[in-house]
Amino acid sequence: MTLEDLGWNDQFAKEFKPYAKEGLTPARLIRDNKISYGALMADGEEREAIMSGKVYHDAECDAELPAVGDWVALDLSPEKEAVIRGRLTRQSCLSRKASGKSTEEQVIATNVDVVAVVTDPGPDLNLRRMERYFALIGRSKAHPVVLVNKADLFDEDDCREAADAIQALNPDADVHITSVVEGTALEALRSYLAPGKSITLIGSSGVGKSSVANQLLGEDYQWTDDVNELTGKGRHTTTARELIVLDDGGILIDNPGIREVHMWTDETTLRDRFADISKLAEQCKFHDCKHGTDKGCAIRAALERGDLDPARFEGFLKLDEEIATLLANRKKRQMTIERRTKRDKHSRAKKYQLRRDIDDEERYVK
Ligand SMILES: Nc1nc2c(ncn2[C@@H]2O[C@H](COP(=O)(O)OP(=O)(O)OP(=O)(O)O)[C@@H](O)[C@H]2O)c(=O)[nH]1
Ligand SMILES: [Zn+2]
Repeated sequence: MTLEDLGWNDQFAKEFKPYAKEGLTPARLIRDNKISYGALMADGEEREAIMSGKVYHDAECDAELPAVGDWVALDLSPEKEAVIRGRLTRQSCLSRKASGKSTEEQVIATNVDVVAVVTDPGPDLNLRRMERYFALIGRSKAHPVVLVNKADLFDEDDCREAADAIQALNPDADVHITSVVEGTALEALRSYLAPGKSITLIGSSGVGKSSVANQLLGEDYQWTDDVNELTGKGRHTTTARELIVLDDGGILIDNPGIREVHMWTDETTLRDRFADISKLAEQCKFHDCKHGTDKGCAIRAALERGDLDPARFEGFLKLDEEIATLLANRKKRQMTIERRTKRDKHSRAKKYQLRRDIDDEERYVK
């Protein structure tokens, strides 16, 4: 394996020069163990690495901490854990704004070249959600690809129609009609997988992400363990690689954050869907207008003018209910995530304390 197989390029090389002078080694982070990271080097060897106190300190927010996909400068001199002395500028970054009031950015994976959204042309297809995905990918600077999958189960015309509608949302996206069982999904993805190119798959549950990933891996490779809803255990085990270099060239990235993309996308999508009606409601005469028989109702006026589709209005009235259902269904999952975030924060603090102790010791030695 070479650095290029791992995604190294001229830009990284240039930025790395000062680190090389210090005798540091380039490595790519392939897993996040919370206490430490897994770092892969050119020789294919993986080292456990921890952040230096400086890297931790220089990060102004969590998003600036090293993440899976990052290129880092490793100090290999410590016998046990290697030390991350610096992080190279991200050439792309898949991230989300954390839910709730927090506006903090949550990094999902970095230096991803292609994000492939998998959907089916039927029940899963939701153009609003697709817009959200495109927004996320656009922000990341990765190339957007869509697989309209399970084509073997649907009418050819329906597949075409779905693909056209998706394409209309984003002229930059490559939209493919595929089937995992017929091998065309694998074919489509392969066309993006040159050595060093990193790809990740997002989309709803059951659309075929794991199936096509397994075909890429050429075996039933277990990426991440299923999370146990009760204990929250099972993820971030040291065995779970989040970045895998494929035998035929190319890199597949998958981790719990990527797995969760569809969940928060769905909620935002739901709220977004009626943004125009919410705006209209602001023009109602009474702020507590029920949009029924109230005087001066802007929504009813729009309905009467034919500017507003009655079916959409019905949907708007059910929005709160729908969101409540969505949230209820997700509550268990959410609790697991929160628990994990708490645990992560604790680990980070511990990790930092650990580093500071080591740094202090080093200072005394000098
Ligand atoms: N007929 C047909 N079935 C497919 C295709 N792709 C996936 N499936 C089936 O759909 C089901 C779900 O596929 P998965 O690969 O587990 O879906 P996923 O997107 O990974 O789902 P999560 O792991 O829940 O996120 C499996 O039974 C697959 O065999 C396809 O192209 N055609
Ligand atoms: Zn009204």
